[in-house]
Amino acid sequence: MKISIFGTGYVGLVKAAIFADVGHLVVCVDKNAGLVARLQRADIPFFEPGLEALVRSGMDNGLLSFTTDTPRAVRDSDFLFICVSPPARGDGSVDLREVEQVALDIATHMQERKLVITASTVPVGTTERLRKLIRSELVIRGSDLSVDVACVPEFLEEGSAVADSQGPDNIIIGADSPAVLEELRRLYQAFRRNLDNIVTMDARSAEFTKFACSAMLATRISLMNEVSDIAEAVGADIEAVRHGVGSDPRIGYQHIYPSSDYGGSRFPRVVRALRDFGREEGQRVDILTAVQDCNQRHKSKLPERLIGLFGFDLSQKVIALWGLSFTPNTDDMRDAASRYVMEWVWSCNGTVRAYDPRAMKACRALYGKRDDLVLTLTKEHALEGADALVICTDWQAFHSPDFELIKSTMNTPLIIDGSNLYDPADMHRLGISYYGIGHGLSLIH
Ligand SMILES: NC(=O)c1ccc[n+]([C@@H]2O[C@H](COP(=O)([O-])OP(=O)(O)OC[C@H]3O[C@@H](n4cnc5c(N)ncnc54)[C@H](O)[C@@H]3O)[C@@H](O)[C@H]2O)c1
Ligand SMILES: O=c1ccn([C@@H]2O[C@H](COP(=O)(O)OP(=O)(O)O[C@H]3O[C@H](CO)[C@@H](O)[C@H](O)[C@H]3O)[C@@H](O)[C@H]2O)c(=O)[nH]1
Repeated sequence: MKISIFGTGYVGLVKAAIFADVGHLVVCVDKNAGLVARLQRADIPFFEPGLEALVRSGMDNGLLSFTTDTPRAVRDSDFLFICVSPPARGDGSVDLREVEQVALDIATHMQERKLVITASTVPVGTTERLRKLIRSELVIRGSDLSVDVACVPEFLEEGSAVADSQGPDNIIIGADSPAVLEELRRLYQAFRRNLDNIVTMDARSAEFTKFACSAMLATRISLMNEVSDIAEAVGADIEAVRHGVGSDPRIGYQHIYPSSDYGGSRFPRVVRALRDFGREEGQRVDILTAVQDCNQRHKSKLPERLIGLFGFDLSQKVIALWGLSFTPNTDDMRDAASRYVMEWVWSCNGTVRAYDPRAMKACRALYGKRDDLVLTLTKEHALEGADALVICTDWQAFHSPDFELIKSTMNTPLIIDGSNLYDPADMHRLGISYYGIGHGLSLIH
């Protein structure tokens, strides 16, 4: 089938690559000409496991191409996915202008019936609004072409986006006609591991499901983070508690890992947006408000531990930091815990020595060259002369370090672990002062 994808960010590029991989003919359009030029050379602008190989093979097979030529992309496709990222306005509300611009571009250039699909996370009613927008533009053109607009919200996680998209647990399809639902079922045929993984509903409900799902996951994390504080105070071990809680099949293990806070570009925005939609409709949003406040409060959790140990003057201190990305297996640093830690250390005149398996370039692009930031080639180099090691991301590479080397390389063997990678009892035995999240009695001086 012939597909065009508008917006070649995390969602658009992954979608394009996996559709091309199963044999569909895919053309990607982005308004960023520099980005398109890079993609035409198979130069992928961000790290996502498995993506580069898939993009290269799609291009080699002649099934995947990149262009800024919108008329051609509209003409050459039957299924048109909108994957642009609507920016947030200053007040946090969603700015739909880019999404609407794509819809207008489609209306301007279409010469036959099209099926437009919104994969961007958009407020309830957007699919309907886009349908009206395209129809009115067609009327202005004096055209009686028909168009359908459906919503297939995206549920991938950065770091496992390719695998998530190739074998999705579910595919939510929101469309207001049985014929369109059937077309989309056929399009997704290759990804239906069993007949039950497609969930169909009307477009408004599909749009809303995306917000409800993300809010639910964010709430689980926040609840776990608050429970961790209590565990710490009463002397319980949150890791044992997590295993116990997760073993209840009604709860399960997903998204109950305690952390300093949830970050990334999505959960914080989605929780806030859903709260605002509720407020606008005159509904009470007590839980969403609490989740947002709780997450904001927890951002200072790792810096507070440093304050507790060193006070506010870090001018003679070096803080080693492992993990810059907001989650493992990505180089995305949007709203990452590491940023709060680094910016706090700098505000107290301290120096950061940081290492991340993938996000070093992203970090340099964000903060530039500065004397109080040393990006090291290995995680071991980051430890040199350090007074504390702060772990911000749960990368596999940090799970089994050489603890003797940690002890001999650091000024003082002290670990503040925002990902709960190690056992406090082991650390005690090794003579390393250790603070994890929600480990009662785990900070041993
Ligand atoms: N990243 C995720 O993990 C994730 C997961 C699920 C859903 N989503 C949602 O998917 C959407 C896209 O997210 P993303 O992370 O891929 O965004 P992104 O910022 O990585 O990429 C968006 C791309 O769209 C392009 N673009 C903007 N306006 C355009 C236009 N008018 N025409 C053509 N291209 C245009 C931009 O240049 C950019 O390359 C968002 O609504 C997001 O909320 C993202
Ligand atoms: O048990 C957990 C799981 C995650 N996190 C944190 O939560 C944030 C988000 O992590 P994750 O869910 O892994 O990444 P995202 O790429 O933001 O994906 C989320 O947001 C996407 C966009 O809404 C959805 O598509 C995904 O289903 C949803 O998991 C990160 O800071 C994680 O460290 C925790 O603290 N504890």
